[in-house]
Amino acid sequence: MIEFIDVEKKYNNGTTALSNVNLQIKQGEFVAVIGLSGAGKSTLIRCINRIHDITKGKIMVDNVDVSKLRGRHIRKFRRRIGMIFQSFNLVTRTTVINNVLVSFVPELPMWRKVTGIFTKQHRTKALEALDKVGILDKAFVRVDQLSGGQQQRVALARTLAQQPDIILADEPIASLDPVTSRIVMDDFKRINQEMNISVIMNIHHVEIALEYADRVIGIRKGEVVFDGKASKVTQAILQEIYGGKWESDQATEELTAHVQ
Ligand SMILES: Nc1ncnc2c1ncn2[C@@H]1O[C@H](COP(=O)(O)OP(=O)(O)OP(=O)(O)O)[C@@H](O)[C@H]1O
Repeated sequence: MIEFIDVEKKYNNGTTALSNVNLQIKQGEFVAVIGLSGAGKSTLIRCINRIHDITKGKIMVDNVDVSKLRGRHIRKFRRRIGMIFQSFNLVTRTTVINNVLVSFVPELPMWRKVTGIFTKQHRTKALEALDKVGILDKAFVRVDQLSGGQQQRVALARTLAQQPDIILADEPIASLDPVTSRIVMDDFKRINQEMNISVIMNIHHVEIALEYADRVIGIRKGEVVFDGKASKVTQAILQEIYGGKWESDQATEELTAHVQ
């Protein structure tokens, strides 16, 4: 369970990115975080694994106060939380399997990770993770020979190999075409359902968020303005989350088919 209790995040330059955030996310939920650019979505998910420190309130993960973790306890805590980025964050000049194997040695510098010596057990686990996202056949291909969608699936496999309880995904499909986006979202959904891993995802594609997530959190100017089932999101709610910009959004027509 992830809990936000009266959370505020103010950056050093004075920007308040989050205020009065109160949330409870149970193990195994698939949550989409939506809102305008600059609303605070990335900040929200990055506070969970302490990429950013909050300035007021508390974030608890399974009853552990995240702000109080120090040194090796933070590193151990982060092992339980996978992170997926828009830009995949892979070492492209080496093979897919090497990129997955790095998850077993989080404490080593990157150059040691990609040239590292791994046990047979590590290799088996890495191959299993690749199998889970349907790209086992690419294990020995160099990453720079893969499409964007395949690269994102490698990133997902690397995260899975780390056996996380939670996956934080920051715009994971932002640079993918619509067809590939759905393939990657299917992977997230399957992993969420079959492995009971919580998925908290920032996403700009509202129609995909509504289709895949069980729960939607709408953020506006750092505050949660909607928190409920994806099936309960209406045009009026989207208007509240996105404000006047929503009506002018070109996606509106496409969305009408998906929301009540
Ligand atoms: N490191 C930082 N230092 C100062 N201000 C920041 C920092 N990171 C983000 N902000 C500010 O905090 C606010 C929230 O930013 P955040 O990146 O969380 O929004 P977002 O909803 O994820 O936006 P996007 O969809 O464009 O990624 C914005 O006003 C942003 O300019």
